[in-house]
Amino acid sequence: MNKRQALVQSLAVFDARERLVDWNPGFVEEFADAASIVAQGVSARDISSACLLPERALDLGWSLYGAPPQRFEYINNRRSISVAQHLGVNGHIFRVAQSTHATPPLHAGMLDENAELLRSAALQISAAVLKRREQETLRLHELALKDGLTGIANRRYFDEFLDIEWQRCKQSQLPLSAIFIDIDYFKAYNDLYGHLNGDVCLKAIASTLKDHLHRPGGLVARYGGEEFTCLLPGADLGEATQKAEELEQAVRALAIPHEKSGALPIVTISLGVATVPCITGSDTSVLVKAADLALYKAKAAGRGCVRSTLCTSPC
Ligand SMILES: Nc1nc2c(ncn2[C@@H]2O[C@H](COP(=O)(O)OP(=O)(O)OP(=O)(O)O)[C@@H](O)[C@H]2O)c(=O)[nH]1
Repeated sequence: MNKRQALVQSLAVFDARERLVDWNPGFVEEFADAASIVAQGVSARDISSACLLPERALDLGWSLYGAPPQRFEYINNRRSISVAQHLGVNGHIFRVAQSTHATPPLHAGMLDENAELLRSAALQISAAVLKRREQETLRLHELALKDGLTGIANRRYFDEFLDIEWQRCKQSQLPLSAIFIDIDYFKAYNDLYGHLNGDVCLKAIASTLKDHLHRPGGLVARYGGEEFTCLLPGADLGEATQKAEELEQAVRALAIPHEKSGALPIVTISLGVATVPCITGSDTSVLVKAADLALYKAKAAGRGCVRSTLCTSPC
């Protein structure tokens, strides 16, 4: 144990609303009377009320009396404890308690040195706590936006992305294009080769689409089932149609056998492209509906092909 760890005997972090965010075993030990309620989100006031000893209630007194007090000392269980509280980023309050009895300062200079060490340890720990929580939030957010099977973005991500890009293209007066993609005769594929092979096929197509999108700011997502979608901010109808044709060829080049396909003896995709050349309104579903209709036309035209449409009415 290094000097800093030894100094910090009890550490707790409260958020700006004085709710417990993180704590160490020393904190649970120190507030043993309230140990059963120590949990994330519990207020300092509740912990304070659960304490039998008045000094402890005083210790968490900022929840009752406003701003955190300056460094102070109290005798608790015949131990002398020095408590320091610091305000950190986002209004977080770091409460650090140190037993002064166990390590009595030899002279005033040493007390100052300890105080500084204590403070920097608290800030370091609090920064680590915050970073860990931010990373966890980010990880959960990513998980919620990723398709579990293929690892590409899911429909929720696509919807969020569409909202953002719609606004961005509207402001910069850029066109916005979408490509809707559907695997042909995929039910027959599953029936013939089995659902697990169907999953392998979906993954192969997802990664091919992703690898071939090659467009800064573009997105490929799994829209649901055997449907995928691409969003191409800034692409006009010609560029988006060309990209759709490239994607169609790339999937064809995989040459995944499909003996029951009504198009070719390999897996093919149908693609519908739609472009809003100049966004004026706020209804993003216009683009989705138009791309879906173009996809329907590609299916009707025999599958394994691209159909495109320009959204001309104001949207
Ligand atoms: N293996 C597998 N199959 C899926 C998954 N999600 C959807 N499917 C299958 O995709 C098939 C889609 O079938 P349909 O909507 O009838 O379309 P299709 O057979 O591709 O026919 P067309 O689109 O008209 O060419 C269904 O059999 C679904 O079970 C999945 O995650 N894994």
